Amino acid sequence: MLKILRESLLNAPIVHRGKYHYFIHPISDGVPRLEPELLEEVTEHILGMVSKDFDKIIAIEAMGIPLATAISMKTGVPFCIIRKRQYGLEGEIKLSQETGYSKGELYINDIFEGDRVLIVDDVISTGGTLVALMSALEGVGATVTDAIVVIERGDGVSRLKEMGIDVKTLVRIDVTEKGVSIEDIHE
Ligand SMILES: O=P(O)(O)OC[C@H]1O[C@H](OP(=O)(O)OP(=O)(O)O)[C@H](O)[C@@H]1O
Ligand code: HPA
Repeated sequence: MLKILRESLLNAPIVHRGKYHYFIHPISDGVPRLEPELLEEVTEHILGMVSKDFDKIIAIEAMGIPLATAISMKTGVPFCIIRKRQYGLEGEIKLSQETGYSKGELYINDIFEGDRVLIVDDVISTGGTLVALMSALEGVGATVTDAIVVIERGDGVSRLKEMGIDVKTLVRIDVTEKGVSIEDIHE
């Protein structure tokens, strides 16, 4: 299972973003090209791991979007994108996002009290993005039915666990300047 994901990760090139070893992969970058077979493998696997009682899918710009699109088309549930752009609509919520290599703002629109949301994203690393998003959703009064991320590296998942938040992932990797190694993969 997850054969295409496994092999593509082992072949991922590494570049430096400051001190951060950044792997480049179709799921996390759209580079090299994202083959439909990989997207199908990953999204089918996600649907086997989450409960089905969500009424909105939330994706974080940019690389949560292909995952959310595929899941939306398979389930008939709409998706909302947490954008890096401000719209200024009433009720818009601003989040500060900090990752291992970047800082910026994210904006939530069209999520309300009582919504049951599935969060999907491509990578979790420091967990900074999901910590900020989860606390904003709690403030709104939305229920997160599952938070699922394809690729896990670093200590983000354990950081969220200490806060009482479970994040599911398909694969855990280690990244050095030599490349990616697989520490654990969901079967
Ligand atoms: O766990 P963290 O350290 O917060 O890192 C994870 C975030 O980093 C990436 O986002 P990025 O801003 O690079 O966006 P992209 O999807 O446009 O590549 C990824 O898509 C996550 O949202
Ligand atoms: O190393 C990475 N590669 C791609 N996307 C990412 N998002 C956080 N870390 C990474």
